[in-house]
Parts: sequence; structure tokens; C-alpha cells
Amino acid sequence: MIRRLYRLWPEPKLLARLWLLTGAQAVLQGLLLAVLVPVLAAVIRPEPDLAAATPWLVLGGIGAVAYAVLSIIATPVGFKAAGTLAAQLRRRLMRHVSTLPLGWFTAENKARLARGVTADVGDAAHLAVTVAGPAITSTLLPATVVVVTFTVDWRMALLFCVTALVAYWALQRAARISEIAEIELERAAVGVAGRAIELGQAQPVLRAAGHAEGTPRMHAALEEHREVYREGMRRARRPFFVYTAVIAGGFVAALALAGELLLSGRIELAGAIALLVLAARFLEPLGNLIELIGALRAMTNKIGRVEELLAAPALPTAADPVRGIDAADVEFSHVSFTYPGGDSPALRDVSLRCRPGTTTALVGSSGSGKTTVTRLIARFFDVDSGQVRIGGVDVRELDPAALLDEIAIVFQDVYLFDDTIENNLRLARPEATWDELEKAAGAARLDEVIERLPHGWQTRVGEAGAQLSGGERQRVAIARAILKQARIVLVDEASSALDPENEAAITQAIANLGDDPDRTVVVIAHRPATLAAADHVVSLDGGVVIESGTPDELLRTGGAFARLNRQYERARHWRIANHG
Ligand SMILES: Nc1ncnc2c1ncn2[C@@H]1O[C@H](COP(=O)(O)OP(=O)(O)OP(=O)(O)O)[C@@H](O)[C@H]1O
Repeated sequence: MIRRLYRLWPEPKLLARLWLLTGAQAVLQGLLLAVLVPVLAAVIRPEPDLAAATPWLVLGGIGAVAYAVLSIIATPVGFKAAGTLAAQLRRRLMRHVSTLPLGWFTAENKARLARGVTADVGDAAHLAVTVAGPAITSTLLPATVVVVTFTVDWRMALLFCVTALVAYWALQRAARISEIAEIELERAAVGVAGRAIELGQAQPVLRAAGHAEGTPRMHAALEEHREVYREGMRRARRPFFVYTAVIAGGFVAALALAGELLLSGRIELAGAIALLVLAARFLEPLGNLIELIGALRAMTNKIGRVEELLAAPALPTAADPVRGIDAADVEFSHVSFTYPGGDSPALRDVSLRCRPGTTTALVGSSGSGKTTVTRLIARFFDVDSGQVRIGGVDVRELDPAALLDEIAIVFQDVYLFDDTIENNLRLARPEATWDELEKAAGAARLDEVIERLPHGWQTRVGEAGAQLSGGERQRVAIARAILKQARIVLVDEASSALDPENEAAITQAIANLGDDPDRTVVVIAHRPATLAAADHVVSLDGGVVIESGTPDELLRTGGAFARLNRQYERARHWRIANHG
């Protein structure tokens, strides 16, 4: 465990210092007990010999001062450690996450990351201080006491060793049993939660049937879960009792042994008292270990989750990556790709080319592979076979930062920060001048939105941009792409219905993006106007390119694109007729 914690932390010095201080305190505590033996021997006798006790008392005093100094040093280290350790581990996690392929960021992984960065890291750091420290004390102090006891009476020391072995066995058993109990409890808790949801969801039906508090079957199921819970709790309690009994048994045995040694005259009264004091100091911290076992397991689980996040494989980088490209040509050459865990290829033998100064529209039914094409351009994932080249360079050979510098992505659902419009745009290029900001806003047709807003550029857009409509948020994203001067812009056009003003503005903004002769625009198109304005159309079906050419050419051929275009048109007229 200690080794795992040590490996986990990027700068383990603080952790090492903390544990060393804790360990030193524990050993010192044990050694101070050694001083007690000659002092008791000098004092507890018919004629106490204070002179013999004095040097030991002085030594004990020095030890006590050293202990106090260690405590004074250790306390602020401990206070500071949890916060510093959490910050260090968070930084390590964030650094690692920034090297992961964007494809890793699924909803599930994002939730794991959020939990990892907030709860798990914080709790693991807190536990590393509040649990690992006492666990070290509870192990090192008894170990030192055993060594000290050997200098007093080897029989008692052996008894301590046997007690420690039995306690270790009981502790292992307790850990195993409570782990199983915890798994069952977790399962029971999930089951109960499931039934509670069921109860909530089925309320209308249950109320109509006069069973608002659940059917007898539901009650029986809840009762069954309660029983599992009770049984789990009972089983988890048993090993705790066993452990406590081992410790208590150890003390009774120590008492009996000390009594026997005293009565048989093999030790003096002072020795017997010293042995009992040692027994108490040996058993008390050992007994505390059982209290720590639950927290130690919780720490193991949390550490396991953080380790899992850190084990996610980073994007492989070339030994000598290319740091820049000349032109923003995008080219797919016989690309095939299956998503991790997917059972069939999302793209098969796809070849296409998008040139600077042009707009390529990707079309096809849902699941045909349009989004996958854009994800592979931005290297969210690496291809299984074939090549994705940008400016003639395989994206795997490009420096990941340089690649992302060239690309701007306009998602369907644009995320904005709860900040002003200006700051949301500046995210793309913090040093942009006002002139550049205004030009970008104009080209993205965002200027007219800003004019309407109560505080213009300084209007806050609310949590996730909630103050703006979906179409307006897309205009912000397009303005960001322009401001970033990205030479490749990937747009996933909003597929949901937009009001006519937003629809026209976005079509215009996408067209404006394509006006730059150095820029390559790839758009997942859902609107006839965008399709008509595209220079090139690539039509996909089942992960395969089924046709490509200019919109006019494809319309004339009367193939899949022409059919899709007719569908889009029909849907548009239907919408207009319904709105009108
Ligand atoms: N993250 C993923 N993991 C596994 N399979 C995926 C993933 N994303 C997409 N797929 C699968 O890959 C195939 C292509 O999906 P893709 O999202 O590229 O299609 P699309 O044409 O963009 O569809 P839509 O218009 O609905 O967004 C589909 O079969 C889809 O189920």
C-alpha cells in the first residue's frame, strides 16, 4: 500500500517526509518505554535508589523533548500535506489527461474523470495523511515495543510476537470478509435504489390501482434487500469482534505470564510492572489497526480508480514529430477504422481529399460515418489502416499540439463558459485585437447577436451558454474558429430545427469560413443551403464513400445525394409550412 501511494504521487518527497516523521515518532515512543524499565527497577524496591534512576530520567527527558520537537515539526507538515498532495496528484492527472486521445472523452470517462479529479484525489490525499500515518504508528510502535521487551524478558517478547502473528491473521481475515460484505452491501444498495426508482416511476399505475406505497411484491423485494443488508452488516461485524478478542486475549496472556514470572521469582515486581506497561503500549496501537482497516480499504479503492485513469494510454507520439505544415490539405487514403469496443468498422477503405479554399460537405444517413471522418482528422482516434494526412503529413507524425493549433471544431452542441462573449471568443486567441474580434464576429454573423444583447460584448452568456440559443452558440463557435485563424475547420451543422434567421446566418457564416483561400472547411451538412454552397460533396453509407463530386454533378447523377437532398428539402418545406 505504502509503495502504491509512493508510486502514485509525482513528487513523493512530502509524503516521504510525513511518513518518516510519523515513523520516527512511533519508534521514539517505543524507545522511551525502554527508559521506564531501569527507572522502575531503581524506584520500586524496599529502598528506592534515586541516584540510579536519575541518568535514565534525564535520558527520558531528552527523549520527551525530541518527541515534542518531532511533533512540532510534523503537525504543520500533516496539516499542509493533504492539500498539497491533492494538488500534486490533480496536476499529474490533468497532465496525463491532456495527452489522451480526444476519443477517450466519452460521457462515461468524463464522469470518471470528474469523480477522479474531485472526490477520489482529494479523499486519497486526505486518507494518505489521516490513515496512512496512524497505520504506520500502529505498526512501528508495537514493533519497537517488541524489540524493547526482548531486553527485559524474552518470554514476554515471544508472547508479543505470537499475539502479533495471530492479530495479523485476524486482520487479513477481517479485511477479506469485510471486502466481501462490502461488495454484497453495494449490490444490495444498488438493488434497493433500483426498486426505489421503480416505485417512483410506477407511481401513476400504482396510485390508479390503490397501491401508492408499492405492491406486496415490491415490499417483499425490499424486505429481501434489507435482509441482505442486515446479514452483510452482521458478517462485517464478526471479524471485528474476533480481532478485538485476539487483542484482549493477548493482554490476558501477558497478565498471566507476568504474574507467573513474578510468583516464580524469575522477575522482580518492578520488572512485572514494566512488562505490563509494555504490554499495554504494544496492544493498544495494534488494536487500533482494525479501526483503520475500513478507511485503508476505502483508500485502496480510491487509489485504484486514480491509477486506472493514469493507466489510460496516451496518444502515441512520433519520436521526431513534424511541428508544422505548409498547406491545410486533408487527405484520407484507404482509411479503415473500428471504434474501441465496436463490433463493425465505422469507416471502410475511405479515400477522399479536401483542398484549402474549399468547403467539403459530408452527407449520409445517421451512423454512416460522417462524424468519424471529422474525428479522425482531429486525431481523436488513430486509424486501424490507411492514412489521414494533413498538408501531406500523416497526422500520427504531427506534433499533437501543432495539429490542434491548425484545427477548430464547431460542434452541434457548442459549450460556452459562463463568462462574457468577449472572453468566450478570446479563448481562441487571448491576444487578439479589437479589430480582429470584431471582424471575426462579423464574419460569423455574431455581430448582430451582440448588438441585441443588453451589455453587448460584455454580456455574460450564463452557465454553458444558456443565455444564447443553439444557433447563436454555433455562431460564437464559428467566430472562435475564425479568430483562431485555424486553417482547418470542422463543422457539425445543427441538425435540429433553427429559426429562419439563425439558419440563414449560420449558412452564411459557414460560407464565410470557406472564403479564406488557405482554409479547408469540412462540414457535416444537414441543410440544403449548406449543401448547395459546398464545393465538394462526399456521400457516405455504412462507413463507405458511395459517391463524391460537386453538388451539381451529384444532383444530375440522381444517386443517394440527390435523394437525400430531396428529403432535406421536403423536411424544410414541412417545417416552414408548420411554422407558417
Ligand atoms: N464512440 C463510439 N464508440 C463506438 N461506436 C461508435 C462511436 N461513435 C460512433 N460509433 C459508431 O460508428 C458508426 C459511425 O458513426 P458516426 O457517428 O460517424 O455516424 P454519423 O454519420 O456521424 O451519424 P449521425 O448523423 O447520427 O451523427 C455508427 O455505427 C456508430 O454507431
